[in-house]
Amino acid sequence: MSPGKKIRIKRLFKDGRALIVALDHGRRHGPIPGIEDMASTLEKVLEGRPDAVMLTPAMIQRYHELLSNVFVVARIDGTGTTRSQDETDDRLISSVARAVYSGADAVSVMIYPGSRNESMLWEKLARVVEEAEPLGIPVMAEVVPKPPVFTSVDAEVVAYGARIAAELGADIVKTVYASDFSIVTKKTPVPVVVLGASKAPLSEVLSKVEEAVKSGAAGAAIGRNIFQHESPDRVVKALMEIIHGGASHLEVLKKYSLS
Ligand SMILES: O=C(CO)COP(=O)(O)O
Repeated sequence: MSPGKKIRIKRLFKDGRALIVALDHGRRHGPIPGIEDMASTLEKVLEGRPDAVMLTPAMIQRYHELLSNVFVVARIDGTGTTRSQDETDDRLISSVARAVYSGADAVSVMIYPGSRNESMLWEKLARVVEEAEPLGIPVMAEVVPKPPVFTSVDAEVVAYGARIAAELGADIVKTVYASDFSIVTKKTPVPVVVLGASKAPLSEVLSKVEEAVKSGAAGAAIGRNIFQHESPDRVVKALMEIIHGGASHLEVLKKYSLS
């Protein structure tokens, strides 16, 4: 691995773990609640001092003045939207070089194993890995198994996709949580972070992250359950204590008066 990648991965996973706040939803969902005004959302999220945020390159450029003290992941695909005919047809919206020009410290692309577009998506990952290598930029693969092949998801299915992503050169895998998650972390030779989901009771989200970390996950990438909460900064602080301090979800719910 290049020194650049090594340095950047260590900056993200300082103690081996990280919380990435995902704020890239606009490119797929449009202006959903919580991200209508990105500057104020970013300010609230950053008050909690997360390890990283994730945005599209164009949004990094627009809001760069707020981003000098946080690791920035660029989401560099996004042609598959929630209203497009096939959201798994998710192609690049930026080169790695343009993401770096914008201020990115790492890049991320989506993979939907089992979908009709699977081959195109794996090729996208391989090409991004190739472009990122000489720039020393880590690549995160977001692996979300989908029909028609995967109509349900368990740890073996998640491990299948996560392992292929690592074999193709992903430096970090972001994927869905499944029970027995240690099956995924043991079979994937790179850090694995769990992704969030649509808004759910906070105790469920925090307990999922607690379980994932206990099963060897290197942290989490959470969006809506942070920025759609009335106090994003307190949710970030609670997640940081679970991820870095080994706190339980019950402890942090009480400590930060969260519900
Ligand atoms: O990483 C994510 C989107 O890029 C996760 O976001 P959610 O937590 O809102 O599902």
